[in-house]
Amino acid sequence: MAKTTSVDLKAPIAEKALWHDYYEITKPKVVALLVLTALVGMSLSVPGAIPWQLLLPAMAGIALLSSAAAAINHIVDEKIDSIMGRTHNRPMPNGRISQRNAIVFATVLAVSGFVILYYLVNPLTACLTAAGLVGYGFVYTMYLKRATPQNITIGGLAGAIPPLLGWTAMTNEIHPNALLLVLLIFTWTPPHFWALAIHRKNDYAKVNIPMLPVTHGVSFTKTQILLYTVLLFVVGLLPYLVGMSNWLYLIGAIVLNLIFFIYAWKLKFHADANTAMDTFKFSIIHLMLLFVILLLDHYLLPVA
Ligand code: HEM
Ligand SMILES: CC(C)=CCC/C(C)=C/CC/C(C)=C/COP(=O)(O)OP(=O)(O)O
Repeated sequence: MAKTTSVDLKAPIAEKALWHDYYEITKPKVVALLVLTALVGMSLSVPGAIPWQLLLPAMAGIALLSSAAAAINHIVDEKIDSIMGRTHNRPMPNGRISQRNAIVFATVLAVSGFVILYYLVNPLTACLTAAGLVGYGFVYTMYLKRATPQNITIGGLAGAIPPLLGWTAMTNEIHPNALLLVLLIFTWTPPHFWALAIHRKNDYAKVNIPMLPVTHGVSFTKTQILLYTVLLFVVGLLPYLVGMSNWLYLIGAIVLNLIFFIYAWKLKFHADANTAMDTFKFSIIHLMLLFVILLLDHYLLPVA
């Protein structure tokens, strides 16, 4: 008798794709947060108001290339997405968007984003953003994700780069303060993702993706999450210590990073069934608030 799996039971529906399906493969909420971090990079790079002639094309170009990268991730991962519980209903595994249409869609987004940045912003920002797309869409998704449990530690660089993109969009130079903002997101990414990976460990094991909880166990991953929140606490002090931000940011960073640490502590030592997902959800609110506070601090309390 033929072996039946849950995947066989979920045959592709092959309905006509709606605009919402195309929207979904751009990972809109992730892109929204990425663009917010880019906006903060733009704001902190110049003392006064951001010139809208640069602001609008920079935001549009970064959003388009990030969306293209997300669509490439959906194209490359169609097979494993069809097997994992969290992702099996996505538009590609479900047959609502074909590989060909998704490739055309991603190409249109990527080319238009690159052209906007190249001609209306500057070539440096266009090339760095394209590097972000290659880093996430190809290096992380095609190679790192399948190759090493440190996949997201290294691949996280692509997702961390938007504040630098915002900064270079305004100034056309790579400033150390912009790299500090990149470091902030780079350090935040492992606890963000590993909390979800703990919750979805069986999904990743099923498709042979070597995520840390699968290869090194849940207990080890929880220790790593806790240690990264300590590292994040220290990195979070740097914008104040180098004189980039003021006391409002300092207080916000200390409070948010302390709460993140408490979530990680609970996850390590007193977890219940919801703690991993609660930590993951908090990580998103944490990063959003941290960057909003950076913005408020910059405009309300300009550093002398
Ligand atoms: C390599 C680095 C990263 C990995 C592996 C990662 C992984 C993930 C995963 C697996 C999800 C769940 C998606 C879903 O439920 O379909 C997620 C959600 C999310 N991530 Fe990340 N992430 C990374 C970096 C980032 C960065 C840099 C940001 C923003 C600055 C970000 C923002 C978000 C947001 C906003 C969500 C919620 C999306 C939603 O609810 O639709 N992530 N992340
Ligand atoms: C600046 C630029 C152009 C960069 C692109 C950055 C970008 C879109 C980062 C997204 C990071 C992310 C959600 C990774 C999850 O991928 P996954 O495959 O591990 O998760 P999944 O299983 O939910 O698809």
